[in-house]
Amino acid sequence: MPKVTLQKIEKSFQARPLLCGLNLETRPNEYLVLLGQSGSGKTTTLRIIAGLEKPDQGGIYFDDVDVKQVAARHRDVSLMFQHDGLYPHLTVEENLRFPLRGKLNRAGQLSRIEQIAGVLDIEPFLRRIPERLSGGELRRVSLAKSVIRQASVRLLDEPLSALDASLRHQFQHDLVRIHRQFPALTIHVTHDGNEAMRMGDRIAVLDRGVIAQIDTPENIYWSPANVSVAKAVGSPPINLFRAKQIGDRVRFDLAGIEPLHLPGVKTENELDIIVGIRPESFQIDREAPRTTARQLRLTGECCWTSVFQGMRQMQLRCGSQTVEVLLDRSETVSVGATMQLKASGGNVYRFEADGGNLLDNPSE
Ligand SMILES: Nc1ncnc2c1ncn2[C@@H]1O[C@H](COP(=O)(O)OP(=O)(O)OP(=O)(O)O)[C@@H](O)[C@H]1O
Repeated sequence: MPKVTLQKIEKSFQARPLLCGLNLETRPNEYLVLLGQSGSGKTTTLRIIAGLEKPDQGGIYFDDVDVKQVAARHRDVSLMFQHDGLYPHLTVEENLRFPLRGKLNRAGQLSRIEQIAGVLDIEPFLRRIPERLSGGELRRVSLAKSVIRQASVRLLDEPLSALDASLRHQFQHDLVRIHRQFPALTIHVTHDGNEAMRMGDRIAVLDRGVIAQIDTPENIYWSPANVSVAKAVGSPPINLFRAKQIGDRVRFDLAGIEPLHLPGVKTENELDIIVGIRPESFQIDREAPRTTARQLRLTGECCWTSVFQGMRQMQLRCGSQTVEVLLDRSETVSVGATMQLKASGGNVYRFEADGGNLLDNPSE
């Protein structure tokens, strides 16, 4: 199974740069999620890999073979589109036979359809036309169609979008099952950070025309390379505060957060920084006033609370900013109460205010 390498890809539409020297190197057979905001160029990147779009500059390699001049139909790539991509006048079975024409004889085609239909549970509607299928059934058929040719590179464009929660959950399992039973390099495009965290062996975050970071979900979450990556995953999102680093002291622009000592970043002059704290890194601070300033301490008013995935979720009004907090479910909090929270200095990220790159990695 090939790995795909994109080298310094440039692509503009109507003189507006979209991909700006994008580099990407996959691993063979991995399930890679390409994560980026709407309009960041995810579909364009898939289309460039598939051969449906030409880059203005840059190289495309399958293993070490330059495929830039290879036509889409010769690239051994399948693409599952955002829309279902099925022919409306053909039955499901006829739709599934379509990609196999000229590749397998009739008996081979039927046996392959039977195999995939079994895995994806679509045998009951092989004789129906797409119009007679529900949204979830259509999605499974569409996945079957993209898998049936058993291409070595499988591209999935927002495969879980527009499905309700339970269907999405079910279809997620279908995608994982298909990946295990019919291994191929899979590139799954989404703008949803949670989906990326659940699905990917690795996640590549596309931001401002380049891959800002490619790594395991865990490293993307806990060791983000910059502010954009930190914001791309996590629900509720990471909290970001403007601050200044002077020596090893951090002073916040927000009145509700006390200054703290954070060594590790050397500055002679005052440095504008952005401090990031994940919502789950906070705890309620019930201790007596501290003697050391190595913990971040924040005071605010609880303005909203609910239960989120079994945890106590809360929003704290802190000066002009709303702080997202996830606490243990045993914590009781009431709206309107003034609360003091703490977070270990080891869970505090510091990013450059200018450019957003990570300045140091928290140690805990
Ligand atoms: N053929 C084209 N001609 C002109 N502009 C295009 C073309 N294809 C894409 N674009 C523009 O490029 C930008 C990125 O599009 P693309 O579909 O690659 O983004 P995306 O990250 O997949 O977005 P979404 O998540 O909304 O699908 C958009 O502004 C889109 O309008």
